[in-house]
Amino acid sequence: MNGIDDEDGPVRTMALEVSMVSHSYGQKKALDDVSFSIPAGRFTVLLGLNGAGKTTLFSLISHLYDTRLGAIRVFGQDIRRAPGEALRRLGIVFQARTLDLDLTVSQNLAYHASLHGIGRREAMVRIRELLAQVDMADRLHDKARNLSGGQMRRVEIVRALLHRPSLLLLDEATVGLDIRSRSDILATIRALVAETGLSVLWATHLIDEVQGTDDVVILDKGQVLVTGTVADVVGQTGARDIGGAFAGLTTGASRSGLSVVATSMMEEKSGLAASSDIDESAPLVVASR
Ligand SMILES: Nc1ncnc2c1ncn2[C@@H]1O[C@H](COP(=O)(O)OP(=O)(O)OP(=O)(O)O)[C@@H](O)[C@H]1O
Repeated sequence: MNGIDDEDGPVRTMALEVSMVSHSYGQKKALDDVSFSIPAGRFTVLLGLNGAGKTTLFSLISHLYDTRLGAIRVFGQDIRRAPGEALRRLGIVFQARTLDLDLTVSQNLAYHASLHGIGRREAMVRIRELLAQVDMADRLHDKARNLSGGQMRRVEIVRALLHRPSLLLLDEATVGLDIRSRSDILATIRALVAETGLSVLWATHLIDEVQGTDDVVILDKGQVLVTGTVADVVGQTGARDIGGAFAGLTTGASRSGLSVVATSMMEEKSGLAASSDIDESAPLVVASR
């Protein structure tokens, strides 16, 4: 059963359960006994510095790699035992750009829809509807190569949503985008969570992409250091804010972690940063290793 008992009694549906997962590339251990769950309908940030293991974890969740140690369930469906059922519930936006630049937006999306067995007419209805939601309705017949980086990302998000998944994974979705495009894409995804009940796992190393109402999983060198709401993580670490908590928790905090915070602060100073909007008072439960 894909739920856990809440403090208040009712069972919460789990969108994703990662249980004692490890993964190595030869001798290199990329994930070491990773366990966490994300509740349905929540925006959860997977926060980790470069090399933490975020992409490896996404590759296992999306069944690109086989999970040899541990188990992964998407809405209760084991990715190994029932990959078809699990993958039907899952949409994914990878870090690397994956549109065919020589095809139009419509062709890129229709091709993906057909891979999911969605009929041509139904596919065009969904494509138009989703493109409108991400403010791209007028780019249907444009070649992908003529889009900006942010617009390409929007099309990739539409593509990931075409088969109507319940859980969306995004791996460093704002990398390489300007501040405006970053905050627009974040706002689009947050609106989907609020309006449609979509569950989201958002991987990033950028602390200013975390909001006070989010759940957070901090991954460092292949290990989960802490999970919970922003308030829980801040409270548990005794830090001033989530940036301080992240810097304090991650190895090499005096250099790498603080540089993340410093970058945020610099962007804020120059008036370029997206609002971090941290509300540290939100009451929630924390689970740490
Ligand atoms: N194909 C591979 N072969 C060997 N080692 C790898 C491979 N892919 C990743 N690694 C190593 O596994 C660890 C985790 O990498 P991973 O790409 O999952 O981290 P990440 O958090 O996604 O980092 P980034 O934010 O830089 O993409 C790193 O030490 C990396 O060097």
